[in-house]
Amino acid sequence: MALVVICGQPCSGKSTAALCLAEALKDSESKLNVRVVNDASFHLDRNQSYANMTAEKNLRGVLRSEVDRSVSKDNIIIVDSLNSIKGYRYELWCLARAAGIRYCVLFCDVEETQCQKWNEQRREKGEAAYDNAIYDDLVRRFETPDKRNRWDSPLFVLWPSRDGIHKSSAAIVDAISYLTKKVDSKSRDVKILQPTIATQSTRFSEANSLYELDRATQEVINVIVEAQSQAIGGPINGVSLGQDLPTLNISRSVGLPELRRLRRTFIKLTGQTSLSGPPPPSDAGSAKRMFVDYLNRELGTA
Ligand SMILES: Nc1ncnc2c1ncn2[C@@H]1O[C@H](COP(=O)(O)OP(=O)(O)OP(=O)(O)O)[C@@H](O)[C@H]1O
Repeated sequence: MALVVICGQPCSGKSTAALCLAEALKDSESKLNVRVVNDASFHLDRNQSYANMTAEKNLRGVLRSEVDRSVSKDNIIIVDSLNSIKGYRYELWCLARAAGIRYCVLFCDVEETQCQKWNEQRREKGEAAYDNAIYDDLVRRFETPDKRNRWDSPLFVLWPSRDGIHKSSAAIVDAISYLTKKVDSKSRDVKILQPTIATQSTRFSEANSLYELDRATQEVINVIVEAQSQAIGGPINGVSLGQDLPTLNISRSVGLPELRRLRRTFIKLTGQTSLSGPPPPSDAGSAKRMFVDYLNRELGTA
């Protein structure tokens, strides 16, 4: 039915918010089946889980697999973890899309100094707190959600230090309204994600590839638009996208709608070929190379 991604700085009230939302959803008239998936579900120690990149990747992998197994049209899964990397939130969004369910992000927006105080208080109470070095590193690497990104939208923002966290907090009320709203063909404000060929493909389940593909192809489109504006409608030849990448050679002026259409087709094709052919591009460089080759074939002079 839905996937809710909680995100925020370390010790910003995420678990409190997740619990509050889960209880409010269970209390709602719809008698919903709600489950919180968090680091504690796997009995993982927070300092060990974020001690180095390998441990952190493992934690994300374990959570992602659990979300993948759990999401369905009948339940609401709340992922309570830092979820601080936008590429990771994109992966979770892809899981929701593959399942054809609703998705939203609940962000605990707390100033770093306050989170630090709460972390200190935890330590003083003898509770498990983040070590200072790990805490600082996590704060530095936090990527604030941006509602303009599909994977950060809709975005509900809580301010735990200013307002506390209650069932009546505006963000909790708005999230519940979004998650429980009955949808019909006229509903425009609630988005049920639709699976695409790419998200159905098993080889594409490594959603990081999709993220790279999405971003890299968009960057290529941006370069073309910029180059075309400088060429004032003329052909663009030999436009470079960076070292070791083929150059763009486009024989005519191409509008944004056509470029978008080609990009969509390319992403679909890459998803389809990945079922039987070579794996999809797993890094930005190879994604760009494949897309430029495709565009030069479709729009070039050759
Ligand atoms: N609004 C608040 N007022 C006072 N203290 C709060 C508030 N929100 C959270 N805290 C305190 O902050 C600490 C962290 O809360 P919580 O476990 O919900 O955060 P978290 O973001 O899930 O932490 P972690 O990053 O470790 O998962 C708790 O000790 C809690 O008492």
